[in-house]
Amino acid sequence: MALLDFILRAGRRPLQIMGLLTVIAGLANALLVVIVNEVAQHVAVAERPDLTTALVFVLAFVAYYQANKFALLRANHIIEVLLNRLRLGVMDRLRRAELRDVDQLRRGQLYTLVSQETNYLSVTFPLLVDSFQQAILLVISLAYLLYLSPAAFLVFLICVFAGVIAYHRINERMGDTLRRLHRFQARLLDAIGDIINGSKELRLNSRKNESVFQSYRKLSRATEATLIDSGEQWTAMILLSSAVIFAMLGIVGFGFPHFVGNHGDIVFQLIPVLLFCVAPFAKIVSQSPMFVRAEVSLQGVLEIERQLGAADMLSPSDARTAAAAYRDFRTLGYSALTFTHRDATGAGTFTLGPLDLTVQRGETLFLVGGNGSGKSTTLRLMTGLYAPEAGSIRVDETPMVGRDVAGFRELFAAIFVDFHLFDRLYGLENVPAEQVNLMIEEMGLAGKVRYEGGRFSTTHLSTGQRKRLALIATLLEDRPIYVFDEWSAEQDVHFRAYFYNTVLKRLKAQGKTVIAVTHDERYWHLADRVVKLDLGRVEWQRQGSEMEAP
Ligand SMILES: Nc1ncnc2c1ncn2[C@@H]1O[C@H](COP(=O)(O)OP(=O)(O)OP(=O)(O)O)[C@@H](O)[C@H]1O
Repeated sequence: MALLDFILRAGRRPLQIMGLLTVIAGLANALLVVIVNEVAQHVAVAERPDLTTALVFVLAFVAYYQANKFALLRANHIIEVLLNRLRLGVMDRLRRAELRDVDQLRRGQLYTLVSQETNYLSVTFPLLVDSFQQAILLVISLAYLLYLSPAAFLVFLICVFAGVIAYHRINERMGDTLRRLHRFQARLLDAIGDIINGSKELRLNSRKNESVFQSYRKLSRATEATLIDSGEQWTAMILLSSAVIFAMLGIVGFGFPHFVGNHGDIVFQLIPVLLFCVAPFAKIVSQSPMFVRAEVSLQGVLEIERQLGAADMLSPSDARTAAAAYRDFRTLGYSALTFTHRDATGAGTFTLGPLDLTVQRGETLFLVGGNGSGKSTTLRLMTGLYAPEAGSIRVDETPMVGRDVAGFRELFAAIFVDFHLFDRLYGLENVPAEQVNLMIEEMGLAGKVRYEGGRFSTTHLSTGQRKRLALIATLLEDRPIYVFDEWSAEQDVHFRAYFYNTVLKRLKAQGKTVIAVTHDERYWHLADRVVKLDLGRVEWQRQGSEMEAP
């Protein structure tokens, strides 16, 4: 059971303390029940309860209250620590996992499980502790029942056994319903993302707008229907526990006086004890759907953890240390690299390679080719972001395998086509603001954005301007190799020229290696080498000097 395994992660000692407190609370609770029962019997025959009993009652209550309070507070603490560890663990794996695994994750699913469902687990755990306490009460009440009447005990067991079989069936259906609910909720979040991210397109096209909303409505209805199903299953569980309870009381109350010897006299004693057995039983049953949901949620989060793999990933600090060994590289060798993009069924949709390339330190290499020729995929392979299916990457003579790749990636600073602009210079916190603001000015962004308080005042800029900000962040990274994927595509003539004539030349002068995907033919002569790709293979390679300058 995932929930149990998860809770065991808290470690033996905290769980032992919490378990002990829960047992004390359960015992004190049972004692309270016994005292009340005794007092009721005395009162029934016109005897007044004595002071000692009242004192024991108060002491039992204090013990119950304190133990229960500390057990629940500890439970709360334990679950929050565990959940925080789980959330951090998932995000840690996410940041370290292979890009391909991350690409395959559904965002909606990730958001639902990591934020919504972990909250759910946090609410459920104290209830689990309460149910454990109720189970102790139930065991003690049952022992008392067995002492009073083995026949009534047997009736209880038979009724509960029948109830458990029916409960199990409802429980299985509920598990399926909740798994379905997760899927719908994840798709619903994806659909919300579509409506938010596609707001421009939807406002320009009412037919598309209607159709997207229609599909959202369908999902929302399916979610509603699934929630109703789960509510119905919950109701069935609660009704089932009522049916079991009343069947039991009916048999003991009406049947025993007629058919079971001597029981006529003690039925008045049995009924309250049965009711005491029934109360924790009913509570456990009514809370159990929440445990099913918590179990399903947890299984979902653990599945994401599993999908992200990451068993053999290097920590970022180890990666930085590993990178030091390659910083003085002379050549990067890529030989016979292949990589295949696959669809959801695993069928290959595009194969790149075999790709053979050698890049010299300080070289400026332009990758060119038509749309879909595999330039961006090549960059991801060359930077170690995609693991090649065959072939090898070497830094000088050292092959990059397994954990070496994390260190290898540290050689690169990149701006990909689908780059993300962080509003802070993460990892560059010590760079003086004046230096950043000077670069902002040089990029023609003064008056639009400022770097202050460790962050850019805004990132709501045009795509070209955002790329210029990304360029600042990338240049500040000061890595030996710079990778640009169509950086200049959204720049005007001035910044296009600035990129090729100033930025790339400056990088060259600093001895940096540059690998840039470009469609700007008029600047190809500035490269040391131009590599043309077609259908995932190198079509030709030429010296930049062979290219015609405009
Ligand atoms: N994440 C992905 N999953 C599946 N297929 C992909 C993925 N990324 C790219 N492809 C496919 O791989 C092929 C090469 O894409 P890639 O982006 O490498 O080409 P490109 O030369 O950079 O194209 P462009 O100039 O249009 O950016 C395309 O057919 C594309 O559909």
